[in-house]
Amino acid sequence: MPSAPQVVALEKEDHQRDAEFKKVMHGDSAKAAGGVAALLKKNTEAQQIAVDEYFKHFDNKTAEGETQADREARTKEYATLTRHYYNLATDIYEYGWGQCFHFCRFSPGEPFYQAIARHEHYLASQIGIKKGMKVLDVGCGVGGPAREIAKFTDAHITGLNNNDYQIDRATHYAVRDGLSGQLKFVKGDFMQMSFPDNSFDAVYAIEATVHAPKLEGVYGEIYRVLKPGGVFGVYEWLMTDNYDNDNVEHRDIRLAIEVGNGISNMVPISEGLAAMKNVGFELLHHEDLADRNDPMPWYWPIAGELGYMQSYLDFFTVVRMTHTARRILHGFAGVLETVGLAPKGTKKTADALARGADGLVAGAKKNLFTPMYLMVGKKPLN
Ligand SMILES: CC(C)=CCC[C@@H](C)[C@H]1CC[C@H]2C3=C(CC[C@]12C)[C@@]1(C)CC[C@H](O)C[C@@H]1CC3
Repeated sequence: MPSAPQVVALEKEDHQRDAEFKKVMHGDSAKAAGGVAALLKKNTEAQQIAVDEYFKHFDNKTAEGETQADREARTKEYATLTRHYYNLATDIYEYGWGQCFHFCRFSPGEPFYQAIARHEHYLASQIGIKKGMKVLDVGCGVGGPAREIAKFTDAHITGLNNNDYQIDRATHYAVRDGLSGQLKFVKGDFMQMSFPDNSFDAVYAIEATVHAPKLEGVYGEIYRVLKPGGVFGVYEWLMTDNYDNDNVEHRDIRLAIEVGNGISNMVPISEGLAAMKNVGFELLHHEDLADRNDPMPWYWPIAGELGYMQSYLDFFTVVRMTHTARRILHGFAGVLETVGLAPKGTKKTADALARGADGLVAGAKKNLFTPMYLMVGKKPLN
């Protein structure tokens, strides 16, 4: 792997600037019924800023020509990069995948959304979330997993998120589902949390901490805000030990995953494990859940392998992820942009997501990448 920066400077937070940007770009689209309805209500000029800010890190960059300086420029602006990625991608995610922004394992006979929920229940049970506990969800997206885990455990969950639009969307859904008493969503950078030391009984992160410029930074903050004796569980995106950074094909796959998924610096499993230990966690369990030899691979929906469908209703969810549907829909997005009905950059974002999806599938098939490296760590009592 390219050597990760030893010390990462934190980006200066400006919540007022971000709230104002959100207001201009997204207006009141957070209250729209679905991803497509929300997508068509953006402010074009603001969206162009988000497109420029995000893609300046990736346009004209190739795996062959990648330099340490490129990666450092990305990690230096980790928070802006991730915030704008989600300004652009959130509605497309909701349209194409739903409100739980993560992968999962699949079991025979299990419909898509049931498998997604089971993956969340599994993590909740691994870290022992119980009724009345105060729990932190790090990088909560639009709150899909927090809503499910709140219902499953009766715990109180705080979702932390760096993207104001996702917070509005999460709050909107919590109110809709009558869960406002159990859920709250807070704006902030997970590398510099505003919570006091020792304030949560348990913490979880589902495929979110990969956006950190350095895992030790975010895990260190999680350790600080967790009560002594409390447990942290994470599904981490990591490159496996088979990844060879001297191999251009491997680098190309890694870069496709990074550009398509708003990632500044993806690292290998060894670095994830070292980060957990270095910040002080007692590692209770770690395992690559993608390695369980399940009858259906985790990536089948984004590979468009419809033969793995377990319910006819899943067809309507998964068909839009096939290459043909993506081509048609992304082409249509281009037409809508040209006639001014969709904001500029919609097609470019959707195409980057599709490139990312192809990278994820290639990475998985070559056993170079996992989106579900489970690590469970305990903060010692003293
Ligand atoms: C970015 C991180 C850390 C996690 C998100 C995981 C997944 C929810 C996304 C990863 C790739 C995404 C794609 C889509 C939806 C959300 C993901 C599966 C689409 C299927 C949305 C519809 C577009 O037309 C194609 C996208 C491909 C990638």
